[in-house]
Amino acid sequence: MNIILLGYGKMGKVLERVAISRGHTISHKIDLNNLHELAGIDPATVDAAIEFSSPESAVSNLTYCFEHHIPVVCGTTGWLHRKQEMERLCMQKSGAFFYASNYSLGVNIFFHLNRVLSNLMNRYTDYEVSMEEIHHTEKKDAPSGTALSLAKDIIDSMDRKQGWVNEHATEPSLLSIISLREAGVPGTHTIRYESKEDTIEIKHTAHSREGFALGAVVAAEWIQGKQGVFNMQDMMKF
Ligand SMILES: NC(=O)C1=CN([C@@H]2O[C@H](COP(=O)(O)OP(=O)(O)OC[C@H]3O[C@@H](n4cnc5c(N)ncnc54)[C@H](OP(=O)(O)O)[C@@H]3O)[C@@H](O)[C@H]2O)C=CC1
Ligand SMILES: O=C(O)C1=N[C@H](C(=O)O)C[C@H](O)C1
Repeated sequence: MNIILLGYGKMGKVLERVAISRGHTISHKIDLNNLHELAGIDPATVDAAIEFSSPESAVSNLTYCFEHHIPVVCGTTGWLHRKQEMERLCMQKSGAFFYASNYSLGVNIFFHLNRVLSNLMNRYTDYEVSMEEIHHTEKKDAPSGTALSLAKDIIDSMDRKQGWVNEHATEPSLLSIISLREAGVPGTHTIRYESKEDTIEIKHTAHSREGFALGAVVAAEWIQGKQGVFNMQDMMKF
């Protein structure tokens, strides 16, 4: 495949390495300082765009892809209040749009575990549920996109939770999400159920960015020839 990278920061560099190792070519690496190069790209020569940029850039990059009929895999977090708008634009332009808040296989298994556990814990009302996420200090958004996906599944399955706050909750109907920032941490998410008697914890620790990049490149391969809006559950079939 011929791939363009929209965003060439920490993830862009790992994506480049993983894509090349799987036999793909990176024809353009677009960053804030060479955005003007987008205008010179012939869309007919591009099989997919992989978009890992910033919360402020995702919408314009996705719009560019839909307008130019380039299938796009997006991993940028912190812009999801506009996701439905982008899904509508994709459908209107008969495009292909793949989005995941986390592309790693391990986190997607963890998402499944979280759904099973939160469904089970719904009936054990003595347990208080909370979440903690730790990321590197350059991260722009909080809570992480992964934490928001986990929180949605908890809130959907637990009658005693109606929303979340990015601090220690004082209101029992709100889920606490604590965001910590520590140098060099690729991404750690912990969900904790605590009662007076004991604590149950599930935790995912990313050791590097390789897993995120591999999932995104595989998604770009998978989306070829497809039209519509897709996510990891579509690709992984669970
Ligand atoms: N879904 C997933 O699995 C994962 C998602 N992410 C998400 O991906 C995003 C990027 O992460 P990361 O690589 O660590 O961040 P970085 O800040 O290291 O890289 C982002 C890059 O995008 C560039 N950029 C800014 N605006 C534009 C634009 N309009 N077009 C193209 N490029 C632009 C930035 O340039 P400049 O430096 O000049 O501003 C920067 O080089 C974040 O939102 C993060 O949360 C990260 C890991 C996994
Ligand atoms: O910014 C990051 O680095 C990451 N962002 C994603 C998120 O917000 O969940 C995925 C991963 O945790 C790394």
